[in-house]
Amino acid sequence: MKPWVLGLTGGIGSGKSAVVAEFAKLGVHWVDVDHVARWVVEPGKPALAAIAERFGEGVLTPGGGLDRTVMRELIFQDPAQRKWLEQLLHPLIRQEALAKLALGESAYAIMVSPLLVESGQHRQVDRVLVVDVPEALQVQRAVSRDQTSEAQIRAILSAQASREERLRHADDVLVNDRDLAWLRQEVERLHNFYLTLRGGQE
Ligand SMILES: CC(C)(COP(=O)(O)OP(=O)(O)OC[C@H]1O[C@@H](n2cnc3c(N)ncnc32)[C@H](O)[C@@H]1O)[C@@H](O)C(=O)NCCC(=O)NCCS
Ligand SMILES: Nc1ncnc2c1ncn2[C@@H]1O[C@H](COP(=O)(O)OP(=O)(O)OP(=O)(O)O)[C@@H](O)[C@H]1O
Repeated sequence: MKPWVLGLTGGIGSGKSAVVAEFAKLGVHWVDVDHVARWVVEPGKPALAAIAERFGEGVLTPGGGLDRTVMRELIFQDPAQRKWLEQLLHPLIRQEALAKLALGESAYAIMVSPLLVESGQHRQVDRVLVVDVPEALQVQRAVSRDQTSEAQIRAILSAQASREERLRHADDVLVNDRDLAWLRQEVERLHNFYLTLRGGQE
């Protein structure tokens, strides 16, 4: 049976992974499209061969995997290359993510996607939860998590929807500008609300 799906989105470093980890502790089935995006380019998969053909062997690690740092630099400084990669990967990612969502047995399932609004997938989920933080905090958290430059994070940010655009499509908003204890409390509140919406169905 098709699950009732909550789309969980937010820009880079907004806290989507931290939020979904709390939902997971409450027993909610979830799929993160960033994880699916890694599986579809594993060594031996056709998508990885297509990427190497277009960009050259320089995008592969000595072990034959995708060199994600090289790829990050390539695609966030060239919108045409990013579009090419998205057109290759997004249909594969969507198909895999839907298959994995269907495997859960909780009252609802969560699809974590940084590009839910950008890809139009907000129209295919039952409800949209946006994790929202002020941009300065988002950049600060992403820089310290990824040990990367602020310029690199800002390049990624500019490839994503603006905060306002994302919030326009939100049914619910979790403002993640406080500590992790606050985040946990907010997740519990939202979870109880979603259970009520689902009429207590397990
Ligand atoms: C460029 C890649 C190899 C960089 O890998 P890396 O391990 O450094 O980052 P990771 O995949 O964990 O992504 C980190 C964050 O970058 C942002 N991001 C990734 N891809 C995109 C994109 N196409 N557009 C805008 N932001 C993106 C998201 O906020 C994401 O959460 C990778 O992000 C990728 O394959 N992107 C293309 C696939 C895609 O669009 N994924 C986004 C979800 S469908
Ligand atoms: N409330 C919070 N207090 C302190 N640190 C936080 C909080 N929420 C998230 N963080 C930290 O901020 C960083 C970014 O959070 P997280 O990785 O969950 O973001 P994300 O939205 O999943 O990012 P991406 O789009 O890159 O996958 C992480 O190091 C995380 O531990």
